[in-house]
Amino acid sequence: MTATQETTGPGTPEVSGAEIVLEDVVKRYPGQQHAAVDSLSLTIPAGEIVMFVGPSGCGKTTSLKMINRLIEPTSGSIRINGQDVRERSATDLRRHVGYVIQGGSLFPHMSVATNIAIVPKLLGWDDAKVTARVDELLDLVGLDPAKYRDRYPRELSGGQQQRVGVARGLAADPPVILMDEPFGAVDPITRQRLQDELLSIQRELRKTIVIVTHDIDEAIKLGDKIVILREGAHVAQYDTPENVLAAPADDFVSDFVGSGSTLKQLSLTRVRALDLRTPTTAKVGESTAEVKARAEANGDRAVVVLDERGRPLGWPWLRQLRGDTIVEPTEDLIDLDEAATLNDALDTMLTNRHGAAVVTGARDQYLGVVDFASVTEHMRMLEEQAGSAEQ
Ligand SMILES: Nc1ncnc2c1ncn2[C@@H]1O[C@H](COP(=O)(O)OP(=O)(O)OP(=O)(O)O)[C@@H](O)[C@H]1O
Repeated sequence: MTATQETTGPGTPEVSGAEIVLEDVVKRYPGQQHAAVDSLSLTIPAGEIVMFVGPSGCGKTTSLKMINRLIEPTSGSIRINGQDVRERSATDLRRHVGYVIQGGSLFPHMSVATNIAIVPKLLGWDDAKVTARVDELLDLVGLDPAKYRDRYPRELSGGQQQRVGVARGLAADPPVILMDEPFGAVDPITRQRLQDELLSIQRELRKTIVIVTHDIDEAIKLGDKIVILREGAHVAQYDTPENVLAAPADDFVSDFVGSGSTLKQLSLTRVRALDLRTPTTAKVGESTAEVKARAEANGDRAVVVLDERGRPLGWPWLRQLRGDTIVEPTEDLIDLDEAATLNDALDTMLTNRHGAAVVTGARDQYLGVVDFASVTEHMRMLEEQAGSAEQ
């Protein structure tokens, strides 16, 4: 049985990604004394997220762009699913490799739908198929198609533009997605949400995703594996986030990973690993009196309101429930994806009146609530484990 089959249980989607193999890849820019990328060899497994991190100028972007031939290597080979990228036509590469960059880099004079449809149109898909695909992707990245497909980039927030950028990268359903600092241009809360959404999308799609970032916390959070590069794209360490934190290969890596590694441990645990509380829920349109009675019987002072598709809309206190039936809450709910880290969970809880956060799974389905008590309990367990490991 292969590793891929082992992880493919019922309910786990098949890997749709492709393996990428870089072998002795060199890039020397004209006039450069040292090569920007000096003999990089690396295997990126199918269906995994691999993060490229390292100091500025170490060759991350150059390495990434050689995979889709935006930059031609000086020597060496790059193979996707066994086939050398130099043997592929430009159209073939576009179909197999999606590309997402900071800010989404949308064309300002094109609508959201036209931006997303660029590659499918180049590939000659018919109009009906393109339209269906655009709507499917908007839904996947959490934007209501009816509301957003005809908007222009300037009518979107930074986070929404980035979501459209991700949708565009996924448009032709490529097995490989390359992302260069994809979440660098947005505020921290939006960045956390976009990261969570990417993890949620990846649970469904299982692509091979290579991401360049300068942010080690982002690398720890998103990566199945992290490549830490030093100047000339020399690999300092290539391992899982757990191993990089627990056993940095050398001083360069430990300096790069930085202090506060106990706190970083909180980035290794996902919210889904905790026991979630399940407070009373209510559906829009239900009788307010019945919902209140149910909540009081459960000892709850607030209820999570869900829409008809089971997505959370708000978390009002009972005293805020007025009128005969439950209506859609007006306040924006900041929820957490189950793939969010405990670090993110703490951030979200600190800004929440309930001192807890609503957790969602695939396609924003409501799962329950995480609170301080469960995070503290988990931290206590980590400390106990660390203590017993030292004895
Ligand atoms: N077009 C170019 N011509 C000449 N030198 C270049 C070119 N592009 C990049 N370089 C040099 O190659 C080296 C690697 O650059 P690259 O952009 O790949 O690094 P990086 O790790 O992505 O950096 P950053 O994190 O700052 O974006 C740097 O020394 C850079 O100055």
